[in-house]
Amino acid sequence: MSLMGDIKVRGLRVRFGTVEAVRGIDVTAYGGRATALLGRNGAGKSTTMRVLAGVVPPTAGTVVVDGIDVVADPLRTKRRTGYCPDVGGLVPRATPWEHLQLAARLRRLEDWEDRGRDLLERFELGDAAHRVTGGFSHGMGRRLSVVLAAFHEPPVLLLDEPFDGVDPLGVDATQQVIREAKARGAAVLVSTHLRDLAVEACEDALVLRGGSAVAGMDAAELVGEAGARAYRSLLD
Ligand SMILES: Nc1ncnc2c1ncn2[C@@H]1O[C@H](COP(=O)(O)OP(=O)(O)OP(=O)(O)O)[C@@H](O)[C@H]1O
Repeated sequence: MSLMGDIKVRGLRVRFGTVEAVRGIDVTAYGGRATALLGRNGAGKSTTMRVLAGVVPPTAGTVVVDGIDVVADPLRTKRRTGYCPDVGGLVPRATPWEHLQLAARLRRLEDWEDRGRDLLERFELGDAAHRVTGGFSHGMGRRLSVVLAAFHEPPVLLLDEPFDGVDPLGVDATQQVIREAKARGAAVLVSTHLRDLAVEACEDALVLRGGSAVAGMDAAELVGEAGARAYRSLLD
């Protein structure tokens, strides 16, 4: 039985010109659980996330997100997902509040103001709600990107490097958003280099190397020193 938010990727390939960024990977993720995408720089994590978000088309393979084929219906995919991209995504001349207004209009949300205000407060962006994002620090931009991804409570939450350069309070707020998404049955995918935070957030883990999936495991297997050794052995 397929639950809300399930992700099913089979034989995904993505080629950019002569570069094969993703070389035939399978990903299965379930509603109510979080999966960590791990791997070194260039392993194919962000490309996989972009395909799931409906931003980059797959070269080959099937990609079904919350029951929707991303190739057949990228627009509906975008509606069902909340995506925090690894870079970019923010309009430098717009404020956080204007980003929320735009997101609410695009997604036809009603009565969103209290939730928007609450999320900004929790991510300590309340005081910056009416400042343009062009002047934001890297960590502030990351925090706002997580807010925007989670804002409409999507059945699939895709967070690409959400912890990168984020301070401990921002990390806690992000972990809380992940817990809430799981509690309402969403599937969460977290791409990160930070093994300890991945383990805290996720039940499942998938390690990519050179565009291929080299191992899938319980995230608990990556805990502590033994987990660090196991992880390193998969990277070489
Ligand atoms: N738009 C693009 N055009 C050309 N090559 C690309 C493009 N996007 C990604 N690549 C290449 O695809 C490969 C996988 O990149 P990707 O960004 O998916 O890796 P990643 O695992 O997210 O890495 P990082 O941890 O550094 O973010 C890399 O070799 C990268 O240079």
